[in-house]
Amino acid sequence: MTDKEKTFQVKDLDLYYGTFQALKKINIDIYEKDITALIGPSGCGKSTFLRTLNRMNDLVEGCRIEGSVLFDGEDIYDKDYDLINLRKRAGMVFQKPNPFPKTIYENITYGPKIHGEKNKSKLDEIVERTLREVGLWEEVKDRLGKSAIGLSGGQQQRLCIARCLSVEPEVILMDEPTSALDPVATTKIEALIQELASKYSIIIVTHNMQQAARISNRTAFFLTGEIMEIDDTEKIFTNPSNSKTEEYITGRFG
Ligand SMILES: Nc1ncnc2c1ncn2[C@@H]1O[C@H](COP(=O)(O)OP(=O)(O)OP(=O)(O)O)[C@@H](O)[C@H]1O
Repeated sequence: MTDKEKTFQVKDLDLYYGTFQALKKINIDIYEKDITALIGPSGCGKSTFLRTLNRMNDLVEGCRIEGSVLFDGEDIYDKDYDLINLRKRAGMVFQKPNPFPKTIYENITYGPKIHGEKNKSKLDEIVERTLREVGLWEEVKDRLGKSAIGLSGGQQQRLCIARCLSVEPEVILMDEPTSALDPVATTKIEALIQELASKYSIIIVTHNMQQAARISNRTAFFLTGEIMEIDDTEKIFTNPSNSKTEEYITGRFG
């Protein structure tokens, strides 16, 4: 059990792409400053679920949901909910590092500028703070005016995390953030994720069960659009309650 605050409370969430139901009666609470891993075989709805938490699915034509997603107690699917603020509070990091084809400095200041920050010394501060937070400052402080595309894959992903942090989110949604990276870059990002969990709630989709076991403290196992089991990560990987979870984590399918 945990005495942490609930960041998200998802209740009876169904999601349809046209007539296809991709999520079925999802019920899950996500706690502040936890690292929650979403695992399960390909196509079971992990990314779809992640995207419901900052309404990225709104961009998909024919996508509709039923049920509710409460963020800090407020339903984000309410028609009056402030979407721009939602995307600021719940930032996203994708599978493939996707820096803008702009300078390192501009990548980080893009979000704060959109949210109205114009003061150059404030922007400088944000750049240094976030690059330090992701452990990239020493590596790039002399080339802030150079293109972000010149960075290595692992550096690009850390830059994308810094870009996400630049608008001071509360939650970071990560969709397989290391799957395009080599083992060394992966290790660095995993360590970074664990550090970030002291300040942010993190929800991470991963295909890599060792990764889920290494870095998360709660794990949800998805199968064909349903959550089969959610529990402390240690319990899921040592003594799962559901036989399907056991079959999956022992590699019998997926
Ligand atoms: N935009 C879309 N339109 C229609 N169907 C979609 C769309 N996006 C996903 N789906 C379908 O919804 C189901 C869940 O997909 P989703 O990408 O969420 O699964 P996943 O568990 O994240 O898979 P993977 O691990 O392979 O990334 C799949 O059957 C997929 O084909």
